[in-house]
Amino acid sequence: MAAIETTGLTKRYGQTVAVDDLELSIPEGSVYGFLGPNGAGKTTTMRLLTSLARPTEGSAAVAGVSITDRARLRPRVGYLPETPPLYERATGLEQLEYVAGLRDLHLETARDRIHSLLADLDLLADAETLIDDYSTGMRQKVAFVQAVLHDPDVVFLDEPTSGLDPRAAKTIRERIRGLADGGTTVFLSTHILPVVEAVADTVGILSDGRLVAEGAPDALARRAETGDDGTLEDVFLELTDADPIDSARDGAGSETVIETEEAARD
Ligand SMILES: Nc1ncnc2c1ncn2[C@@H]1O[C@H](COP(=O)(O)OP(=O)(O)OP(=O)(O)O)[C@@H](O)[C@H]1O
Repeated sequence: MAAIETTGLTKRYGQTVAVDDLELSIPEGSVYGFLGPNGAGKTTTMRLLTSLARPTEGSAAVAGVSITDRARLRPRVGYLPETPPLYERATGLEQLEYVAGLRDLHLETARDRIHSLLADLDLLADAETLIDDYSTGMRQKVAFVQAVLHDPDVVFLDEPTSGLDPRAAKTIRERIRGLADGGTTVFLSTHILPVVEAVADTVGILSDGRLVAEGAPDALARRAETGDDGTLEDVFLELTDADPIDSARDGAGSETVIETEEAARD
């Protein structure tokens, strides 16, 4: 069973088509890197898949649960939004125990898990410091723990390493890989292409709400017009800046790159 399956998923805001007929099938235990320029529809997609927004058309299931069934979906998914909600006047530990309570987790079990996640992320020594006094990286780490505290089947991460120094970013990258190796499916939206290259099994490129390419990072990079030494950045710029349909036509070659139906049809 796919961890994330969408069929014709579409979200319109007035005249704006934020997500346009999206078809995804993402296997369990994989990391899916979701790339796209500003305004491409990445956040909207994640809000749809976590049932924070309702689709205009189409359907989707996450961990086998329809996104229309919010009560059943909620315990199965975790979401780290780009600006995570944190209480400045709580300590990291208080914040996480509060979230554990909201999720109806058994307190003793939750405490053990919080302890081990904070230790993993090198944050244990600061667990009792006020979030107000945390650096950007420390906040991001607490928010990351918050998103995975209940051991979700699928976790959605929006720019989890933005604003982090290289060491903190590396720690988060390792945790992302660790989650997937433990069977959790990670849906990772970021502008930082090396992060995707390092951790994603599959990359999807979104442009104007449409999935314009999908494949393994190295296969996508090989498809760049620059030839064999192309990078993910080359293909990203081609597909999102230039007409994606022209790029799809010119860039044929890699057997593992699946062009989306629209791109292939045109
Ligand atoms: N609540 C809303 N009301 C109206 N328009 C919206 C709303 N949310 C998103 N949009 C529009 O939908 C489109 C996609 O936005 P979205 O935030 O999903 O893009 P994004 O890829 O996450 O961008 P970024 O990388 O800048 O975060 C944009 O044109 C945006 O203005």
